[in-house]
Amino acid sequence: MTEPTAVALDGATVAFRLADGRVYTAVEQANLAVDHGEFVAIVGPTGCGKSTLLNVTAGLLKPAAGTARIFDKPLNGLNRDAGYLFQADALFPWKTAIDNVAIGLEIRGTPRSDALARAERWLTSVGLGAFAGRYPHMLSGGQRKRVALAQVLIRDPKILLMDEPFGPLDAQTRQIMGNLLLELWTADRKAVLFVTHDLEEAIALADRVVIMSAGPSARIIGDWRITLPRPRDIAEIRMEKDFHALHREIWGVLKDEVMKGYVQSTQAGAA
Ligand SMILES: Nc1ncnc2c1ncn2[C@@H]1O[C@H](COP(=O)(O)OP(=O)(O)OP(=O)(O)O)[C@@H](O)[C@H]1O
Repeated sequence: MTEPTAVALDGATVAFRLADGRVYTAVEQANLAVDHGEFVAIVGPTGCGKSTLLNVTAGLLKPAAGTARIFDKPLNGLNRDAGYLFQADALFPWKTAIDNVAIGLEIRGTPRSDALARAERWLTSVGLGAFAGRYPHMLSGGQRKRVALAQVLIRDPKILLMDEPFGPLDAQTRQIMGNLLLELWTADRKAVLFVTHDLEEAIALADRVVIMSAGPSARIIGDWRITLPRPRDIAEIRMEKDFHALHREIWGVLKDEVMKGYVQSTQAGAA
């Protein structure tokens, strides 16, 4: 039996009512499917609606038109199958690394001793076994990201929604985090929807790269299958000829939208 599609957006249109009463259509008629175990990256110009699409998938926003289905069921309210990793840290500053990871289970009612034992294993998986007792302010940006990743993965979501998760990190740490993510994903394939403005990162990580046009009324204007072999090292794969060919082809479509998005984001009256 084939697995149902993890995420299916069908004609999803998302509009916001602005303070002055106008309606701003951010995303129009988006069709997007993510299969079970598939890694899909969304790339698009600034402000085009990437986070908006992710928020629809998370159940945080309801489309004005169209549908969102998760494993073949209409999404009503929060998407309980999904774990969400944002650009900003979502760690509790007053909790240690291990407590920050364990909390994901404790709020579901897992006894504290079990939650702590599993949190310890997850901290080890993300390379932070020796840092369990540190508070977030005692960790580097990259280490905090690792804790945040463990905090999400310990709940074993079937879908991972990632919104520029490595955005604030330096280039080397981003690559290390990308490889860690691929390693964890390979061990237990979840459906991943990964938002980034970085086309290279998208190609290096994903099975498919989806391109959005500039807003308003942003649309999905391209969908590329990335057939680069796995396992991948995301620093080394960027040196491959096939990587460059894909990059050139996708960038050919993306670059005009990036310029339009930039102009749009600087105009008065834009949302
Ligand atoms: N709650 C809201 N009310 C009004 N407009 C909004 C709201 N949320 C988002 N928008 C607008 O919708 C558009 C899409 O925003 P979104 O955050 O999804 O873009 P993005 O592609 O993720 O941007 P970035 O790459 O800069 O993070 C933007 O023009 C934004 O200003």
